[in-house]
Amino acid sequence: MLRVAVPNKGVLSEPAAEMLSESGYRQRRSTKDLAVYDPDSDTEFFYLRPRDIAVYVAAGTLDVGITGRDMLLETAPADGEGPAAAEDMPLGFGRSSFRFASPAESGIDSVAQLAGKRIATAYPVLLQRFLAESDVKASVVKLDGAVETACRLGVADAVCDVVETGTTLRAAGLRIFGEPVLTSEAVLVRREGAEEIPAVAQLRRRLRGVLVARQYVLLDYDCPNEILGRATELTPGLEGPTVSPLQTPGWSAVRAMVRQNDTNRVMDELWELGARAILVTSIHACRL
Ligand SMILES: Nc1ncnc2c1ncn2[C@@H]1O[C@H](COP(=O)(O)OP(=O)(O)OP(=O)(O)O)[C@@H](O)[C@H]1O
Ligand SMILES: O=P(O)(O)OC[C@H]1O[C@H](OP(=O)(O)OP(=O)(O)O)[C@H](O)[C@@H]1O
Ligand SMILES: [Mg+2]
Repeated sequence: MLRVAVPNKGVLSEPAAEMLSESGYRQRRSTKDLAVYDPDSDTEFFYLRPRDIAVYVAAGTLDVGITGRDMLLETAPADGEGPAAAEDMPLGFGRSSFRFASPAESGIDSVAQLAGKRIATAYPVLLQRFLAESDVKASVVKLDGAVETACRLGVADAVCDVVETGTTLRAAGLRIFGEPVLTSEAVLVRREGAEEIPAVAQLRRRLRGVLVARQYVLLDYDCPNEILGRATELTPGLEGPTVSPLQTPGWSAVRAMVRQNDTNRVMDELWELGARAILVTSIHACRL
């Protein structure tokens, strides 16, 4: 039986369960359920705090889990101190970065200026590591959440916090400075050095199928054979486009996968070349 850890709360919780549902796995009906068994795939899902997920996976009690890259790195044991969990594949949701910010009036706007200051964070391990690497000596104030309020209440001079849109920091009167300490997204984690089992390979294939279905569309068009070469250069597909003859002499039909973000640009360019009947279809699921 495969055992999988899934975030039970927070911003990663819903999209993680949604991605697993789209991958064909049964998910819990109520947010109060602690675990659910999917008989079709012989897989049990455990709903745990994202901060704890890598701990279970590293210990080997669960085979794989979904958590944030920042959480994985925050909870990783120091070198040589027991087994670790490792990133297996990025999952394309829950994107954020981990960044410094300070009150506009503090005058702190570079990492060097953090020397001797107090920095509040909910990720003390990541922050300590970054400060050590940057050779900056500062004191770390460990908080559980709502870190952005720490400066206003006088327990810190700056913060290092998760930023998605930046709205929370701005609302607290803080200004972001310096390069991101880390860029994060939801990732599948597995135990470092764990033996590969077929059920994990299948889960990975299913998740990749959902990722590709979300990122690509299927493009169909007809074009005169003279422009076929240039048209298929625009739509090379993954392994190569499918080209079949149309009943109309001198014309071909082409089908290829195209990145969703590129769809309109590619359609415009195909039209300019002389392609017609350009159709876009969404991909529901796939195995590549
Ligand atoms: N806008 C966001 N806000 C917070 N976390 C985000 C955001 N976008 C992505 N994440 C990711 O979600 C994870 C944090 O999850 P969560 O907020 O549930 O944990 P927490 O802050 O420790 O717990 P809680 O908020 O319940 O106290 C991190 O991996 C973080 O990178
Ligand atoms: O850049 P934004 O789009 O504003 O999002 C980032 C904010 O969201 C998170 O807070 P969360 O809701 O998890 O509360 P917490 O700080 O108490 O964990 C995070 O800690 C930031 O404060
Ligand atoms: Mg949070």
